[in-house]
Amino acid sequence: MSTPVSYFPPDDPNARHLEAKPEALLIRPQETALIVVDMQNAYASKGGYLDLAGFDVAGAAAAIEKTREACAAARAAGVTVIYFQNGWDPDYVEAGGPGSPNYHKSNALKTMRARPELQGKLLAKGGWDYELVLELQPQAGDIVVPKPRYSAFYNTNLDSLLRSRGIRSLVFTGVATNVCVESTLRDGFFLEYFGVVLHDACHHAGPDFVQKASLYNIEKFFGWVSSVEAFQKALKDNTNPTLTTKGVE
Ligand SMILES: NC(=O)N/C=C\C(=O)O
Repeated sequence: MSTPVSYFPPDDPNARHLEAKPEALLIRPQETALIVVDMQNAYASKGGYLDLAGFDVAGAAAAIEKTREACAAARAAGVTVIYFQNGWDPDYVEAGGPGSPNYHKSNALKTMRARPELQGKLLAKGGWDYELVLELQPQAGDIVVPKPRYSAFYNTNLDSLLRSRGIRSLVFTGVATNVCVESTLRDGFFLEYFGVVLHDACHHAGPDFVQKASLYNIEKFFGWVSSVEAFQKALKDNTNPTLTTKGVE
């Protein structure tokens, strides 16, 4: 077995061995957050923003189911579950006007400008599009972080929520791999968080190659790529293989 990456002494009995690419890493459940990125009707339901803007959301159903499994494993192991919820006030003040690049690049805002009958419906707080999907409702102890831009580290309290809990490892699921998942994982990297994406619990926005490209970027430059099965196994298996392979009891 190759030596896993670890930011703490690898013989820590609380360490869990998470199989990942390009190498395994050790996580400590109390210092790990499972991040559920923007699992809202906007991104994961037919008739939501991404669908209306012409993106294929068919793969979101599988990501919802896998995320549900990952959440259950996380809660059982004492891993903090954090939901991101993307959007703005119903008047879109938080979205920014023509002076903001977001005004020009957000496909939700562009779709509403092209189809004025949708104005006030997409990603607006209080509306169906903004709501988290029914299958992934936060439970007691979970945290919800509303965010106004792709990266959840901008104009939110995410960093202080994480630092105050001593969280160092961020495990990502959700939509879209190549936009909000990757943006947040990248910013987390710059803030010294260890970012892991569970590839089978994520769905992308755009052609299939963007999922591959995003996972390649993450694996090669910014973090690690793992699966829900590996995450479940890591949390269930409370023997630290670093100890057992060295023969330490
Ligand atoms: N949640 C996301 O990855 N969002 C992607 C696009 C958008 O919000 O316009």
